[in-house]
Amino acid sequence: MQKLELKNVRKQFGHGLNQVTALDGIDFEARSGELTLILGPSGSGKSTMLTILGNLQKATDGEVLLNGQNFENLTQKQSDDFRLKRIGFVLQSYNLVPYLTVKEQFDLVNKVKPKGNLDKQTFEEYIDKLGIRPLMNKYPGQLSGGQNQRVAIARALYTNPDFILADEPTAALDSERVKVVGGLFKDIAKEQDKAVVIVTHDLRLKEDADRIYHLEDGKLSLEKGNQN
Ligand SMILES: Nc1ncnc2c1ncn2[C@@H]1O[C@H](COP(=O)(O)OP(=O)(O)OP(=O)(O)O)[C@@H](O)[C@H]1O
Repeated sequence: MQKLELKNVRKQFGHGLNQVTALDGIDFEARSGELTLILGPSGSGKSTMLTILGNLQKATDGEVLLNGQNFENLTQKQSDDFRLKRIGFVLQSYNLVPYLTVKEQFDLVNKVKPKGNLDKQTFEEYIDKLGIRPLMNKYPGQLSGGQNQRVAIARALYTNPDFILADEPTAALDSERVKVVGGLFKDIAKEQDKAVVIVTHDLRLKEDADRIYHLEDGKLSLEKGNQN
């Protein structure tokens, strides 16, 4: 059982009159085997929460724990390894390398992380589910927003991470694709025992979620499932 926790996490940006409290005392647990949805309006702190959870930025106060171990106690190498090997990020900006084809995006992952990536059969299965096989020789600049989004999802899954953290992964997708992508995330949580956390405005994903939270004004409330 893999667990990523936020304990009483606060995040503030700026100072004085310009100070913004993006997260205001968040308690949260991402657990293997579950798909968790965090819904909230624009500016409610969703991306901030996800990036703190994935160790991309630090909290102002509070603790982030990986299987009970505080991030603060990780060495730089452990911290980098955690991000590379244990986390799959789907970021809003897709973060694909513009001068590499879709196929080369995966080749690059293999260079940076040669071991532990998806086996060929599972990779092929995801490629087909996400409908990106015909795009393999194209560059990100030649793809639509939805196509880039599906490639970014495949790339995040490719490293076979324990935690999949996705920021608005369906924003550019039509309803049919949302069903497929929601179903894929759900299957990955259930069948492969991964912890999937999705922050989104997209209510179409609700049916796939084990737990649903709302984030508003930096505070989290539970709509469905168990807090602990
Ligand atoms: N680097 C930053 N510097 C200053 N303020 C920031 C920074 N990042 C986020 N904020 C502020 O923190 C608050 C929460 O932002 P965040 O991006 O986490 O919200 P969000 O719910 O993800 O919004 P969206 O759905 O529009 O992406 C906002 O008021 C935002 O302006």
